[in-house]
Formats: sequence, C-alpha cells, structure tokens
Amino acid sequence: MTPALEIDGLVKTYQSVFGKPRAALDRLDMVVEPGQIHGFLGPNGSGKSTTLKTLLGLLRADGGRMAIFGEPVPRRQAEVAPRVGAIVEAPAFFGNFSGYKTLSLLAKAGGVPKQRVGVVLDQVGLSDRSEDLVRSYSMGMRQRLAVASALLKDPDLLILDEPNNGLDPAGVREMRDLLRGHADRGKTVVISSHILAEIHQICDTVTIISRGRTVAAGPVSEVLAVADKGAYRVRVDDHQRAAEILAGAGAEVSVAGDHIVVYDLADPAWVSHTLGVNDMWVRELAPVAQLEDAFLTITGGGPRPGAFRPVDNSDWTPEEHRAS
Ligand SMILES: Nc1ncnc2c1ncn2[C@@H]1O[C@H](COP(=O)(O)OP(=O)(O)OP(=O)(O)O)[C@@H](O)[C@H]1O
Repeated sequence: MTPALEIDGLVKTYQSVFGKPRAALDRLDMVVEPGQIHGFLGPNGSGKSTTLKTLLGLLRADGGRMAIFGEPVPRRQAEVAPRVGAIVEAPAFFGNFSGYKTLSLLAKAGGVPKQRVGVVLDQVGLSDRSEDLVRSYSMGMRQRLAVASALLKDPDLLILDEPNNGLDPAGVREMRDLLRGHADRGKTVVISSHILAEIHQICDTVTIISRGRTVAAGPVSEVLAVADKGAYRVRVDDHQRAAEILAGAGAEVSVAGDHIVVYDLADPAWVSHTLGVNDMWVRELAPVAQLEDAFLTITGGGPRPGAFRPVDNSDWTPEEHRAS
C-alpha cells in the first residue's frame, strides 16, 4: 500500500544574518502507513515543526525527498493539498467572530460545503459555544477550533503540531477519541509532541527524532519496549571505548550523552565483568526502567546504528524508493 507520508534524508539549515547557519534537520527519515495515528516525537528544538512546515511547503528543504500519498512534494503540493488538513502554528482567529462564523468563512474559502461546519463543531465538542465570540474562548477551546478548521475538508491526512497544547486532561482525552475516530474511518493522523505519555496513549506507530535525525521508528509498543527489554544505563570513564568493547563482545550498545545503554541484557554482571577484564571500572549500572527514561535514553545521543540512511542525490520517485 502506498504510504500516506514518506520523508527520505530531509535536510534543512536555517541561515542567519549574524550567527552561524543552524542545521535543524540532518537527513531525517519518516514513513507513515495509511490508517494509523503516527506520533512524531522529539525533545524541544529537535526539528519537528521544521519537518512539518517543510512537508507542507511552508519552508524550502535543502536536501532530501518527501511524498504525500505517493506524490512528490513540494512539486505536486497543489494536487495533494485537498487531501491534507494541518495545523502547524497556532492559527490567529479574529476575536470578534463566533466559532461558527470563523469556520463558515474558512469553509467558503476552501470550497467546503457549509454542512461540514456543524459536523466538525460537533466532532471537537464546540457546538454549545459555536455562537460565542472567539475572544471569549479559552486556550483549549481555540485549540479545538483550530482542529475543527483542519477537519473541515475531512482530510485523508491530518497533521497536527502539538495538538494537546492548552488542553486540560479531559480535553486531551476528547482529542484522543477524536483522532481515533478519524483514523477508524481509514484516515491517517500525524501528531507531533515532545511528551512521551501523549504519544504512548494515542499513537499506533512513532518516529522519534533527536537533533534533526531519526533515532527510532516503528510500532509504539516495540520502539518503547526498550524500557522493558532489559536495557541498562552504564557510566564509565571512557564511554566510547566501553561501547566498543561491549559491542565487540556481542552486546547491542548505544552511546547517549554522558552514558551508554546496553540493550537486551539478561545479566548485568556481564557488563562489569566484560569491562573489568579490559581494565575499565563501572561507575554506575542501572536499569532503564521508566518510559520517560527510555525516551531520554533514545533521544539523548546521536542516532543508533542503522537508524537512518544517508542521502543520495539520484533522481527519485516514491515508487522506486519502495521497490529498493
Ligand atoms: N526561523 C528559524 N531561524 C533559525 N533557527 C530556527 C528557526 N526555526 C527553528 N530554528 C531552530 O531549528 C531547530 C529546530 O526547531 P523546531 O522548531 O523545528 O523544533 P521542534 O522540535 O518543533 O521544537 P519545539 O518542540 O520546541 O516546538 C532548533 O534548534 C531551533 O532553534
């Protein structure tokens, strides 16, 4: 089946008039299959908004390829635009219009039948307040109005950047039900977040990025299973050398900031023994037990080996990419 979304080796560097150029995306990869709720997870500043803006044609990429429903973008952005609804930056609504009027105008501008306005107001739970002026709306209500505007054209691909911002716990639950309902009708949803728990509760699959690179991707249960998979955090004096020794002895290891992580470890004593016989002394050996720890572990360092592909500059179509 054609993926709803494919990103391959995306590169984006922000130029600065005074300072040095800032590499925001460094060969980022992402694939989203249709009908899923896909989480796009990464710490603040890791490049989520930049990715989504580039995908939607709001920023120009410096390298890499992107396709939406098999159509290369930005070249065929106009063709796929009717199938995509997105909120990437909090839209500015006119405070003196009601929610209903706001959506009616947007529907008219987008060539969407007016009946959709009532439907989406209902979907986001704003029907009761639809005649009130937007300036009287709470932040959470404005957020829901924004989601309603993205739902107007009943998009096959719904992209929401941090949709739970400003929502209280009940609002987060409603948002989850809303997105699940959309996916259950065969639509695809991509939501970005820096909060692991949100992605864990809502999403089927996830792409985790750190410093503009993909560091892990796959079904949420598998990617985050690192927490339950006998992963151990190890601190020694020379992490690089310790990682080489442990990897050479057959362990799956990644270097993450000021520590290393050893995966699938049946017996932690094996680590102290293996390093000890190489004259390296373990300062800390602790299980990575919590999901938040797992997230920090995954995003704390560079990409894990094999987690991303280098860019090639050959001509490319999504079909060729899938065949390769
Ligand atoms: N217009 C810009 N000019 C220069 N640098 C920028 C610009 N926009 C973003 N950046 C930088 O690019 C990097 C990625 O930023 P981006 O906003 O894409 O991250 P993010 O994951 O969406 O973060 P957050 O979760 O805080 O929204 C950051 O280092 C940020 O400072």
